[in-house]
Amino acid sequence: MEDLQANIRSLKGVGPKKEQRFLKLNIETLEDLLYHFPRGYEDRREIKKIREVEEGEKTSLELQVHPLKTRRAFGKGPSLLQLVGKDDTGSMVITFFNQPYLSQRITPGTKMRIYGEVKRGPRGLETANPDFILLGDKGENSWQEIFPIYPLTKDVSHKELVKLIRMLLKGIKERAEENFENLPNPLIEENKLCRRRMALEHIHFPQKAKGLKVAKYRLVYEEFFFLMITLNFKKAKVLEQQGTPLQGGKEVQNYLETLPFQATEAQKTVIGEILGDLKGSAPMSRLVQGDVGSGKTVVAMAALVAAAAGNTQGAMMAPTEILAKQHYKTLSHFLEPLGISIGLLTGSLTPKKKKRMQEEIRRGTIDVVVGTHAVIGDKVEFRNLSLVITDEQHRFGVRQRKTLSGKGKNPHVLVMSATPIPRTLAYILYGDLEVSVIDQMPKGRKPVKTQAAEMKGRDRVYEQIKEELNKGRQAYVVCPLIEESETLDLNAAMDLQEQLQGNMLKDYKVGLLHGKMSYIEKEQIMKDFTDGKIQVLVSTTVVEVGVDVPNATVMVIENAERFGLAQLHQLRGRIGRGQHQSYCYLLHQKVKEPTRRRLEIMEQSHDGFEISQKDLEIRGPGELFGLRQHGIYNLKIANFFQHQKILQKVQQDVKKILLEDPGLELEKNRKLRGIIDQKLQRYRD
Ligand SMILES: Nc1ncnc2c1ncn2[C@@H]1O[C@H](COP(=O)(O)OP(=O)(O)OP(=O)(O)O)[C@@H](O)[C@H]1O
Repeated sequence: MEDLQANIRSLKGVGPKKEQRFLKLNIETLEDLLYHFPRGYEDRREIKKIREVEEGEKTSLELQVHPLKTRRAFGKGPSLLQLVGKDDTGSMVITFFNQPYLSQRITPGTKMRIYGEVKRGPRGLETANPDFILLGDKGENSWQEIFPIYPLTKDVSHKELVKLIRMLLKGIKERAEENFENLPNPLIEENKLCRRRMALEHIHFPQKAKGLKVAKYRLVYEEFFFLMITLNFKKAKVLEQQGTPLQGGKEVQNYLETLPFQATEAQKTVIGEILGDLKGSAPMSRLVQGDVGSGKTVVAMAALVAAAAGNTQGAMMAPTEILAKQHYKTLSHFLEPLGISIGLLTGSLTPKKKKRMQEEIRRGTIDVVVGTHAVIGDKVEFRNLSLVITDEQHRFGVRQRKTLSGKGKNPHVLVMSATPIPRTLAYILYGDLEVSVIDQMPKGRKPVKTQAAEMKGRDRVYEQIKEELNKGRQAYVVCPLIEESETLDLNAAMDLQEQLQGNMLKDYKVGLLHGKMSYIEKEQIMKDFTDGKIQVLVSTTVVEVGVDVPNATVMVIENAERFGLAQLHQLRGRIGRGQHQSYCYLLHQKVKEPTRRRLEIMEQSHDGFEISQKDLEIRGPGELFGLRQHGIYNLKIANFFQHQKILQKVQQDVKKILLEDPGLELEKNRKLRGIIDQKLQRYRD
């Protein structure tokens, strides 16, 4: 087993240079190479006659070679070997570029099987550089009827990849099957899975469609299995730890009564789930999912109240300073009257203030710290941290989260996510967390009226915005990230602001907010916007416009076609937060399906869960969970959406194993444990 973790340099013919090229395909170890699966297959089984071939078609043909010639085309151009191939229905020209040595092998009278794209040229049908074998030759067996198509880079050729995979598989064939198998035997039998070796052989070099299907099934199962068991094993480990049990039900009840509104049933349920976790001896690991504006902060605050009630400290991390400051304000407003002291710790504090804050955290005079990354800085020591709240939507790395957790004695962890995903999927993707869902909006919210409009209707859109501005409302204009370049991004935003201020919106104050501003500048702009001194805020998405300005009722998203649905929904959530009707305009270039469909979904739906479900159907989870597609989540063959049935079975199987042996300590699970440890180590999760 272990040697599959060896670097691919252990293969004959792979040196440092090749290693670098393979790294670009994320192939580092022998196992990576074996699991570099074809992204599709060409069916080359049917052998056509020349007369049956259609122009532009890729097909297999069996031909006999007639006189040929080698020549150099156009002076120094590539060498050409041209020959005429015939069958009993006609003839065609076959050209090989830059392979003059082939004239030694392909001689008149040779019979060959080719596969290539057939076109019509001046001399009739022709094909260039087809794949071929010589019939009657010893290479005849290497013909692949179902031909794999691999993801490649320009530095790694199909031929090279196939050669290495073949070599590796050959080595494996010589080993005892049980040694190579990585799934527990009972699972293989119960699920009628084929063996790992066979699966890998067939996925790369399928002989028959059926074999391929069986191989795929096994590999999908295997991939899900290791993902699920690793995540669930991690969760089981957490449950073994000793946390800080917190009571606080009474205090939380009291807090809910001080709110100026009635908590929704959904909020109450989730708070109940959290309190249940906090009471336990094991630390909580819970994800709270809620649509934009569903009132997650209210829920987070309840947990903080419980932490303070137990005479311990809580920490809440936000991805940006603006958001940290906003949370700080909200928390101070609601919690200080209850005698809970709140501190703000961000990178932009003066060294003196920072030091003072750190001192207070250390002494424990601060109950709840809100901040950015600064909260996990080396110098921050807590007196007795029992609860950490982070924001999954902005993806603090797992490791950062860990660092913060390391600051207390196994503190409870609450992760807030505003990217709603279907519940079943959330259970899977966050297999290491319990999942709560706030599936109800506070009363009285009016859905944002959303309209997609092509660029040519842009002026009309801005006219409508003026109407709202004239009523005293405010607006956001969002411009998209360009090719992930912050500088270009910034230029586009600046141009847009100038253009709007200079022309269409010249009678209004148009402000600009972008990622390269200093915190002080950003804060000033946000304050001016909140105070109504700025009426229209042009912003890039680099800046998380996570601000609650209920008077802002209009949003224009420029080039909306470049955003994912989940992101559009997030952005739109910035409006519709007050009592007035809000409007969102999605300006876009001319678009085709499926983008058109995506924009339509935004017009029709206001439910984040429904939107993400649709996004999933249209684009697949890869896009939706972009950032989750790394390390252990990087699925190569399994698809959460397509293979839900297999996934459900895997979940059952994993549960059964861990129920019997939560720590995977039994002898029969030893090998499994080894593989999981290896995975956890490799992805440092
Ligand atoms: N039960 C409720 N009834 C009425 N208003 C509520 C309720 N819960 C929260 N709110 C208010 O709704 C607004 C949005 O709440 P909050 O900021 O907690 O939402 P959120 O889920 O964090 O949203 P987002 O992801 O958009 O930031 C706040 O102004 C909050 O005071």
